[in-house]
Amino acid sequence: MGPNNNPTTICHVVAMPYPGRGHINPMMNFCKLLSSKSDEILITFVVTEEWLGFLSSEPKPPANIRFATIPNVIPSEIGRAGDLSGFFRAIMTKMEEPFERLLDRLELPKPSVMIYDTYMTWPVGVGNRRDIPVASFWTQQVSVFSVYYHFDLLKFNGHFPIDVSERGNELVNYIPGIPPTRIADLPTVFYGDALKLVHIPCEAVSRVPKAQYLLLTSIYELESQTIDAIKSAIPTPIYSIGPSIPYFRLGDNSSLSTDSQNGESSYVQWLDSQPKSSVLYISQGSFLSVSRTQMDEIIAGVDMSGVRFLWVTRGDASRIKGGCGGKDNRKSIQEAGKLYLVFDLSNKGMLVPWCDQLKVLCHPSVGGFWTHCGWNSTKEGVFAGIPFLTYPIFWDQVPNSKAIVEDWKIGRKVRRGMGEEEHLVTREEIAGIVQRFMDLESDEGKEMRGRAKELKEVCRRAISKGGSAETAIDAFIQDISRRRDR
Ligand SMILES: O=c1ccn([C@@H]2O[C@H](COP(=O)(O)OP(=O)(O)O[C@H]3O[C@H](CO)[C@@H](O)[C@H](O)[C@H]3O)[C@@H](O)[C@H]2O)c(=O)[nH]1
Repeated sequence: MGPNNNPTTICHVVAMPYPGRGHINPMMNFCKLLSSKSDEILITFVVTEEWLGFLSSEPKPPANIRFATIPNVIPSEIGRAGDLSGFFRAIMTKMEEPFERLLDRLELPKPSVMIYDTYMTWPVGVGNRRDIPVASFWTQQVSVFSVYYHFDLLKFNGHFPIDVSERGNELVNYIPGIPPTRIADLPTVFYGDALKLVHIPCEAVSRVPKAQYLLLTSIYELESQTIDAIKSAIPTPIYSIGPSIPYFRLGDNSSLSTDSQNGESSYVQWLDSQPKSSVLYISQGSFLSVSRTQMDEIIAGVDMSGVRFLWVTRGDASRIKGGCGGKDNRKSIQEAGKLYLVFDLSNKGMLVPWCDQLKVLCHPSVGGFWTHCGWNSTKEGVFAGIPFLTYPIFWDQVPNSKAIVEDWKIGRKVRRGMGEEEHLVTREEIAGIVQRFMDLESDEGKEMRGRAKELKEVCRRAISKGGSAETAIDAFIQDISRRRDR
């Protein structure tokens, strides 16, 4: 199925993601779903030159998705966590102009719609000036959107600004569609160190009514009350497009590459040799880190627990290897054009710099997911039907952890939360939590695993033919095509 180059029939979608892994991935997944629906859809996916380099090691998208780049006008992805405020400022002030020049250069047909990440806001103005409809693409939990959208209610009820260490347990019970929530379980921008960033999400969602469409990367059945409340509050057409994770390529081995000798799938081979549901998969996300002292406790605690693990280390491989002892059976592998090391620690654990996360989570040997609770990781774990150990670091990860543990009851917290409960989690505590969590025989564990399987089914139904996500995606395509034909 190739792109149809007849300008009169093509629906040309321009996608402008926020330049971060947790944002680019869901937008690309959505574009792949769109492109699979019709060869009349042509997608131009815009990234910085740096991001084009990162994406070049991934499986090539289908022919009707093409990349276009703007220069590296923002700080590098490497080290961006060091100055999030500066990074965001650059996105808001430096990207619009090269994006417009890119639009001027694009060959016909004129875009039928621009899909932009809600956090960026300026594409709304670009679309309005050029008479191109825009679709705002929200990459986080819808409840989180709703809290930002109703920021004024927090102020009105005396819950902003607030000292979370004193009043973190007070309940917010007035946000439409959201169950009563402790202040300390709100996104971290409402208190503490991240307070200076609160204007970013609140301004971003306040602009959404100016867009022609709102796309929610959530499963309707998981957040139905909140989604219905948002639909009542905002007149813009809203589509719950499902998890936007790469479920459509499971079973396709291309993503793991074929070169197992060079190690790209050596972690899958290692998983193949482990007992069913015995491995804890540990990943703290794509760019944030925990403190050094806490990391040392986590490493020692996981080691003391005796539980098998597959650990995405990013930069921490040598420290984790030192902390986890074990015979170092080291293999060098080639990944993304760089040389990495994979450590197989006496068959008890494996450290990898990066992996195909969804494939790992769905592997039968994996029995639990230690996560920082990024929204994509959360949805991938739900899709895989496994329980979570939550270790949120900041922003929406805290309410995601709350949803996992309290609302869906498919996980346990390692890190209790913000405010007065914040403390170093010791190695002994971690060892105990990990052992209990991975005990397949406990009644508590069985209940949690049973519920995780139920949610997996909810998720699978939503993305199957006639399910809520599939129906919403079809409706979006129809709506953008109708508008184009007018
Ligand atoms: O070894 C790995 C580790 C991660 N991933 C992928 O990387 C993405 C990570 O996304 P996410 O879990 O959302 O984490 P972050 O990259 O930290 O996401 C940022 O963006 C998210 C969406 O806005 C927010 O929910 C998070 O708080 C924010 O940190 C997911 O698709 C993972 O499958 C891999 O493929 N391999």
